[in-house]
Amino acid sequence: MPSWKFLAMLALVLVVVMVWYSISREDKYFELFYFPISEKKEPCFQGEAERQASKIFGNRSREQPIFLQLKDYFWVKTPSAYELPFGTKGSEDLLLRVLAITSYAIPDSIQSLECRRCVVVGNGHRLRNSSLGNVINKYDVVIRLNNAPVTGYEGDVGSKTTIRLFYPESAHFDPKIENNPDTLLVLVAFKAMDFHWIETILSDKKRVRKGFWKQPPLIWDVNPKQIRILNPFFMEIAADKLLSLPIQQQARKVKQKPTTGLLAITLALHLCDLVHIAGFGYPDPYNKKQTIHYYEQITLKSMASSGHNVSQEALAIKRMLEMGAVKNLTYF
Ligand SMILES: CC(=O)N[C@H]1[C@H]([C@H](O)[C@H](O)CO)O[C@](OP(=O)(O)OC[C@H]2O[C@@H](n3ccc(N)nc3=O)[C@H](O)[C@@H]2O)(C(=O)O)C[C@@H]1O
Ligand SMILES: CC(=O)N[C@@H]1[C@@H](O)[C@H](O[C@@H]2O[C@H](CO)[C@H](O)[C@H](O)[C@H]2O)[C@@H](CO)O[C@H]1O
Repeated sequence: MPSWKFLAMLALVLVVVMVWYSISREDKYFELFYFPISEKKEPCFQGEAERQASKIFGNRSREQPIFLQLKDYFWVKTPSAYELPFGTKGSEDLLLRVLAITSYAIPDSIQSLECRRCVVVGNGHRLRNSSLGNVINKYDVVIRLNNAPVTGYEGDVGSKTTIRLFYPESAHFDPKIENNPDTLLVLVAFKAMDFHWIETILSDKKRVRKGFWKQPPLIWDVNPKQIRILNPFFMEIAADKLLSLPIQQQARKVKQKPTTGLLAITLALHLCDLVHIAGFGYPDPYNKKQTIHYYEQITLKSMASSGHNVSQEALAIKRMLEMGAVKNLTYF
């Protein structure tokens, strides 16, 4: 047999094997970062998320309250190593005034659950036309972010909101729209002014307009019982353990910080027993026209001065998906 024929056969076999291998690899890759929705409820194991969280964040987080409590700033002055957004150093007096008029309790509806199934809904464009609404509504705890809407998008993102993380500049002007009557509105404080803002709103004191990068609401019709203050410890560990950001040097001028979504995943791993995510993932940086949200037409350019490293965050999320700490309802 002429050797060229043999070589051609060999090459063909090789190509077939290579194509098959790459397809099967891709499948595996896809399976890992995309989690097809099943009709059955995912089995929930008590303490599972906490076990996973301790592998990533260490055991120090076990003693930390999810929300800040008055007793830790009134009777004792809990010391903090860092300033906002990673700690409360220097903002204690303002914080004390806010804690005196808000609550820190985890609601009975969450507390009484045998196993807490949570989903963190990111604001990403991947939710558009996902038809995940019914799936999202079935979780015990649905965590949403900033001013992301549900009205008009129920089919893709659901309508249940158990917890919403926000800061003054990201607060929806009407907190009654896009939330449920019992939604917990959880303030993520980045600067002392954020505490001052919520205090003036809740106590109807004179509003301060300066000190924000975008005008926050001046009138905000909300029940103080729904407000919680997120423990900045979660921002610290998200920055340190997920992104390896230098927290100490950052004090005063914060350059790099986790996105609110990454913070919410960190929180969920401490609050829940099972954590799923949806709507996470930014376009590639060269994809300048791709819109980033499921609800508005803006691109990555809008985030230029945000102080987020989205490629580093993608690696952190991939790591959590690979180790099985979280599962993804959309692709990644
Ligand atoms: C201009 C600007 O500052 N944009 C920031 C906006 C803005 O302040 C609010 O939307 C309020 O209008 O907020 C941010 O984020 P944003 O509100 O866009 O999105 C919430 C979280 O969803 C995840 N996300 C979003 C889009 C996308 N394509 N992929 C994603 O994974 C991210 O984890 C993100 O945190 C924020 O708070 O983190 C981060 C953005 O940088
Ligand atoms: C020093 C200062 O105010 N910087 C502002 C950033 O905090 C802000 O980023 C935004 O800050 C928020 C906290 O206030 C969140 O971290 C959000 O994810 C992030 O995008 C950008 C937005 O375009 O504007 C700068 O002037």
